[in-house]
Amino acid sequence: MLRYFNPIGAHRSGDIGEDPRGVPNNLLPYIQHVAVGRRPELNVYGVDYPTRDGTAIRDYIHVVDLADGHISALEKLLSTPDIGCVAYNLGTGRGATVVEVVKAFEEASGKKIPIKICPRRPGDSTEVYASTDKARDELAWSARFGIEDMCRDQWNWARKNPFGYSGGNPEKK
Ligand SMILES: O=c1ccn([C@@H]2O[C@H](COP(=O)(O)OP(=O)(O)O[C@H]3O[C@H](CO)[C@@H](O)[C@H](O)[C@H]3O)[C@@H](O)[C@H]2O)c(=O)[nH]1
Repeated sequence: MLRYFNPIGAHRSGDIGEDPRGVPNNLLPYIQHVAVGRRPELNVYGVDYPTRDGTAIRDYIHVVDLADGHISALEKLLSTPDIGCVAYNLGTGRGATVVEVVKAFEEASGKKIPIKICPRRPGDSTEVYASTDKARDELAWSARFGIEDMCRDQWNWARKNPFGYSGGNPEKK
């Protein structure tokens, strides 16, 4: 069983990435839409969390690291008879705040991401990050990429495909 933390980023080529339908729910797809001009600003849900800058913390992991984690898990599965069901965390073990992610994306893209401060989103946790020891020790897998790499690759995908796989603007009638 693989527990995903917050997968973001895109393939290095910029040809494979996330393309949610409608209004994105997740942070990075939303930032991406703002960066390419599809939405005017990012709603930041909560600036009163007990964290270093008041915004919530998540463990963002590069989607390519996540894919590599699957390969390591399959190797483990195939080489371990009767392994049964074992849970592994696929995360980096490091958390970033919403503000830190916005800044990293602005650096990577050279675009300003206007923000609007909003109340907390119901159900959101203050801080979520992985314990990574078990995956490192038993799968010989650890995440390699940092938040800068994730934002660089996500921006490369976004600037090459501002309207995702459709090519055109799906919101334009
Ligand atoms: O437009 C946005 C979107 C997100 N956030 C914040 O950014 C952080 C990350 O949000 P998101 O990308 O939605 O990830 P999670 O909050 O970790 O939510 C994931 O994990 C939840 C369970 O923990 C699931 O319920 C969700 O479906 C899944 O997306 C959170 O603090 C959000 O409040 C914003 O400020 N603005």
